Amino acid sequence: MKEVACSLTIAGTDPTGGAGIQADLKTFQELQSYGMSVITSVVAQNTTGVQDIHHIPLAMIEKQLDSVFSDMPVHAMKTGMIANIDMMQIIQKKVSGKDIPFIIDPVMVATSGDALISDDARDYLRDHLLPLCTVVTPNIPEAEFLTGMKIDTLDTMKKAAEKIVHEYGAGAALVKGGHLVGDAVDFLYDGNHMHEFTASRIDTVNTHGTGCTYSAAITAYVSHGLTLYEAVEKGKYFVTEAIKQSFDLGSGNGPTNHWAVRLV
Ligand SMILES: Nc1ncnc2c1ncn2[C@@H]1O[C@H](COP(=O)(O)OP(=O)(O)O)[C@@H](O)[C@H]1O
Ligand SMILES: Cc1ncc(COP(=O)(O)OP(=O)(O)O)c(N)n1
Repeated sequence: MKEVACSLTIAGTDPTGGAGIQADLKTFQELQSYGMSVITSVVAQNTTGVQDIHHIPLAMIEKQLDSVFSDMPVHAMKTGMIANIDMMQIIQKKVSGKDIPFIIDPVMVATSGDALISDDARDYLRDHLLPLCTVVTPNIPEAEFLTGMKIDTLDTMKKAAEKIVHEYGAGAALVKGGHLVGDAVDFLYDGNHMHEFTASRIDTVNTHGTGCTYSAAITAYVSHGLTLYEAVEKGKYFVTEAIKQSFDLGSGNGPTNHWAVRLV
């Protein structure tokens, strides 16, 4: 029997395939990790914004989680859009105590500016889910919310990463600099060491789903047994190439290209 690495995403959808569950599954597939998904919300969205959101009933989210965990191996898991506290509590209950690397992409707002989770859910995520995770991957606005800090320099990014680990109990924090100007610099702080990952900024509007793709790539690499540092290093390369070779699809922020890199 063939051994296979398995990754799970718990997130919302994007019918245009650029972000959310669809981006996660494409990334898992490209990185040869068997992809599984639990859907939290069905989102009508495209490259221009969010048109509507339908939340999956709580009992159905719980049943999907049970379907996966009762039957399938999960070598790494990630969350994306979790719209409200009730959903977070179910996920918290189901992932607590599991010895599975857990990547949180603390999705709050889409590139278009549309809110994807409620205000009180943002607090709940910080206070109750962060202590469970192996790593959390905020962009600048998400890191600003989590820490209450103004983040506009590389130095404040590093301070935010330290605060997320030491004050909120995340296993590690990857603060992403896509929303700053200049090079695309991310910092990974694991409680002891600060690591920097830098790529040249690509001049494109096609950045829809970059955070989903990056966190899914990290999840897939971790499912293969790579260390967090190795997974972030390779994930950064994967997302950079996916942006570099992105598609001019739609009339807004186009999607990244998940075929851009094929390596494990
Ligand atoms: N224009 C760009 N050129 C190169 N890398 C980018 C660009 N925009 C974002 N990135 C990188 O893509 C990843 C996703 O970051 P970011 O855009 O900050 O997150 P999110 O998609 O969650 O808002 C990070 O590694 C970031 O540095
Ligand atoms: C269902 C869903 N989840 C997450 C996002 C946001 O994705 P992200 O990768 O942060 O990309 P941007 O939309 O910020 O470019 C989403 N839009 N939909």
